[in-house]
Order: sequence, then C-alpha cells, then structure tokens
Amino acid sequence: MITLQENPLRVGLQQERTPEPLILTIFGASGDLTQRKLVPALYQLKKERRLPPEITIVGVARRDWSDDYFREQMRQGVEEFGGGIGNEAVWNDFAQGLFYCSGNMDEAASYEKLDTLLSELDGKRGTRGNRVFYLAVSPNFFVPGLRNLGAAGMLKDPIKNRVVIEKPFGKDLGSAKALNRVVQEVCREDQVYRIDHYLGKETVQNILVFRFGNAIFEPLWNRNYVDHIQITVAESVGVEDRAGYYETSGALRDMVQNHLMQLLAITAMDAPNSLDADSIRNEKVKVFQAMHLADTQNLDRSAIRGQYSAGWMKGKPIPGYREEPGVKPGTTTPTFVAMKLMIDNWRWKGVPFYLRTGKRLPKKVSEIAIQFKEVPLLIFQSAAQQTSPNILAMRIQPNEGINLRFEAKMPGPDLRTRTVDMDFSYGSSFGMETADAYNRLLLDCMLGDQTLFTRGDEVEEAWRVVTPALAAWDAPADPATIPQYEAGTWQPTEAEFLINRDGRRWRRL
Ligand SMILES: NC(=O)C1=CN([C@@H]2O[C@H](COP(=O)(O)OP(=O)(O)OC[C@H]3O[C@@H](n4cnc5c(N)ncnc54)[C@H](OP(=O)(O)O)[C@@H]3O)[C@@H](O)[C@H]2O)C=CC1
Ligand SMILES: O=C1O[C@H](COP(=O)(O)O)[C@@H](O)[C@H](O)[C@H]1O
Repeated sequence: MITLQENPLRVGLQQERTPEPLILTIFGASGDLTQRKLVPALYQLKKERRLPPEITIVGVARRDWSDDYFREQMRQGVEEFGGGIGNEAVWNDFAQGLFYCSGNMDEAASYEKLDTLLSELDGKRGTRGNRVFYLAVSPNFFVPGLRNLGAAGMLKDPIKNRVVIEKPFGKDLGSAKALNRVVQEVCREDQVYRIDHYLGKETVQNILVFRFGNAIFEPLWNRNYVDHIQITVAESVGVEDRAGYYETSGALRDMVQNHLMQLLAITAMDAPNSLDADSIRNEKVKVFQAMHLADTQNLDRSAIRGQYSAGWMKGKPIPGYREEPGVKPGTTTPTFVAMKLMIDNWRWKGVPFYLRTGKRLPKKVSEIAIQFKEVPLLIFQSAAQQTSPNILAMRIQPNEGINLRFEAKMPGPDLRTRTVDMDFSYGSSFGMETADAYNRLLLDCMLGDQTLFTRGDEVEEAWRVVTPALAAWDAPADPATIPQYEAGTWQPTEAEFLINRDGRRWRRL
C-alpha cells in the first residue's frame, strides 16, 4: 500500500497552508473537548491534506489509558461528532500518529516523563522539536500547567514551542491578570494562543469582510443611523454532563465574557490598518476600554441572570437546572444572562448593545442584529400602517448568512408597504458547509498565525466590563431570588423588562 508520505502525487494535492512537522500535546485528552471537537477537527484537516504527514498527537490525562485505547476513543469521537472516518487508510495513517501519556498536571514528574516521550517521538516521527501544548483542561490547571511546562524547559524555544490556552481565561479580572503574569514569566506573548472558538467561525470572520470589504455599510455603522444592536447566542442543550465545570462558571464566565464580548468587539470596532494580529487586537481593545454596563448604579437595569426550570422541549420533559446531576439543589449559578452595554466613543455614544445567552432556550441560534433608526417622517399616510425599522441580521449559526429587512411596496393600485427580506446564505451561495471553528484555529496555531486568538490586555478588559455583575452574582444569594425561565422558553420576564423599558423588544428568532 502506498502511504501518503510515499505517494508522489501528494505534493501536488497538498493545500498551500501546511504547517511544519510537529507534535501537538493535548492536556485533557480524555475530556469532552478533545473527543468532541479537537481530534475530529484534526482528522478533518488530515483528510483535507492540510497537515504534514509527520503530524503527531500526544494525549495527556490522569487515567491509565494505552495508546490503543486512546486511538479507539478518538475514533469514536470522529465517528460520532466529526462526520465519520471516510477512508480507512487515512484513518490508519492518522491513528499511527496518536499516542497517550498518563500524567497529572500538578506533578513535575509527569512533565519529565512527557518530555522524554516527546524527544523519542521527535526521533521516530521526524517532528524536529516543534511542539504545541494545548491546555484543554479546567481553568484551575492553567497556572500549574504553564509553570510546570516552563520549569521543565518545554517552552524555552520561542520559535518551536507554543501553548494554547482554552477559555475561560481565568475566573475574574484578578485571576486573568495573575494568569497573564505567569504567561509572561514562562514564555513570550507570540508563543501564546488564547483560544475563543467563536473567532474561528466563518461567519464571525465574515463580519470583518462584510464591514471592511464593502464601501456601502460602513457609513451607516454608527450612532447616526443605528438605533441599537442585539446579540443572541441561544443554546437548546442544557448543562449535559458538565455540571462540575459549569457550576464554577455559569453563563457569564462560560459565554458572555468571551464569546459574546468577542462578537460585540468585532461588530463595534473601527477598521484596523491591516489584518495582522496586533492591528485587529488593538482595535478590539479600544472598544472594550470604552465599554461599560449601561447603569453602573443599578445592576438590575444592566444585567439579568436566570436559571432554567423544568419544562418541555420537542415533546419531552426537561429537568430544571437545579435537578441536573451534579448540580447543587440551591445553586445560584446562572444558565442565562442578558445585558445592556454602552460604548462611550464617537461612533457608538448613546447606542445600547443588548446581549443575551442561555441554555435550554427553544433553539440553537446565534446572531448579531443591527437595528437602524426609523425614517424621520412617514409619508405613506394612506397606507394606514406602520413601517418597520431596517434590520441587518448576521446569522452566526445555523443557516449561516446575512439578512437585510426593509420595506417594499406591495403590488397593486394602493400604496401599501410590507417588510421583505434580502437574504445571503453561505450554503446556497458557496455550495459548501462552513468548517468547524476548531479546524481553522488549530491550523492557524500550527502555522503561527495569532490573528484569531485573543491578547492578554483584551481578555483583561473584557473581564473588567463584566466585573460589576460578577461581583454581585458571586455573593451569596437566596436561591428564591434567581429569576427562572421554563426550559424551552426564551428568557425570564426580568430580561424582557431590561429591553422593554427602553421601548424595544428582543427579536423573535
Ligand atoms: N467541552 C466543550 O464543548 C468546550 C470546552 N471548552 C473548554 O475546554 C476545557 C476542557 O473542557 P472539557 O473537555 O469540557 O472538560 P472535561 O471535564 O470533559 O475534561 C477535563 C480533562 O482534564 C483532565 N484532567 C483533570 N484533572 C487533571 C489533572 N490533574 N491532570 C491531568 N489531567 C487532568 C481529565 O482527565 P482525567 O480525569 O483522566 O485526568 C479530562 O481529560 C475547559 O477550559 C472548557 O472551558 C471550551 C469550549 C467548548
Ligand atoms: O465555549 C462553549 O461553547 C459552547 C457553545 O459553542 P457552539 O460553537 O456550539 O455555539 C457551549 O455549549 C459551552 O457551554 C461553552 O463552554
């Protein structure tokens, strides 16, 4: 059998962006993220011939697995979550590059053992000392992981050694600062890849192209024309089997501080001078620096939390959050957050940004909707009807695309108007499905491109913005005071008031 390595056609078939041979070490190899997202994404890249043939993946976790068992587990992940194995020969080639090393991230001896294995594999697989370490573990392990990697000399080569840090980056502003200090102690900023997988989504990247690759939208993209902006990231799933993590996190840390803040920053930032990583990050930092909760004196007018209670979805009974396995019955951890934020700069002064995210909402849908101001004078009096404001909705998922809602004349002798849609859909325009965000981000990291990763100061600013809500919600509270919403409904009524009191309402999605 001809392997990919020996196949003389391989070079011609390879895509342009192929990383150097390397070993990717994943800490948290037996966890949900590795099996559901990381390895399926790596295998997809392999199938697309975007990885070098020498690619080697080493999984690290405490449980005592063999290489073969690790390979089986990863195969199951690809079958269940990655669209299947496809060509068995490609899988076999990929699987031969999978290795497992049991170890405890808190113990220095585990890093010595790992370093020995990596050196052996360098020799066997020709990976030339290029190493990426991916911290796919709970945030509690970021500091010990970085310190131990540093102490073992595994990050000492700034060109060959990189580290990927999952979100949430810390648990508040103080811990994010402390984590950034540890990062600075053990390596250089250009070795660090703080991942936020929303930045890897095609549609999120398309916001940049839409805004800065077209001349017609940017003149409208400001306080003179925009009434308000709504960002929704709704999930239909519940906490699943992640209660251990989620109970210490909740929706504010799990989703708002990172994913929603990044969506907001990309929507609100000024045009960068170029597409290089720092130009984009500089613009995002400026937006965060000007951002604050709408009413800093009265939190209830700026931030609402909620928890799903028992309900029905797709005809099935759904337990409430407090009844989920591993969740404390009197927990106050939010599974829903709505916020009203303001950005005090020339572009956005006075324009509210309403954010909402939650689990067990009626469907999985994420979008950014720009609602424009009403026309100054309604001249279609005879129509005896109101026109609706223009809305530009950028759909992040599913049915990725962009929709513009505007008024049109209805056919016929009377001058009657109706709201219509102009729709762009990725699927029908490009005839292909968008790739998973992790494919793009893993590849970028292996190629050394930090553009779609966040920088230390940016993450700290995002924590600063949510600090008043964190401080209030981390304080002990009577569980009876936490707003509830039935599983399968959109939000607690308190979140309706947040926007309704401004004479606006949440979009129906
Ligand atoms: N799951 C998801 O969809 C997403 C997750 N993330 C982030 O990814 C990270 C991991 O999440 P997830 O995979 O869900 O978590 P899991 O709880 O599923 O996995 C945690 C992993 O850490 C390992 N681990 C725990 N303690 C140690 C230790 N002392 N030494 C070595 N390994 C250890 C566990 O293995 P063992 O018990 O064998 O040691 C396990 O492999 C988190 O930061 C999360 O925020 C980000 C986006 C999405
Ligand atoms: O980071 C996380 O994201 C997922 C949602 O990601 P998506 O790509 O499916 O929209 C969320 O379920 C999880 O709680 C969170 O940790």
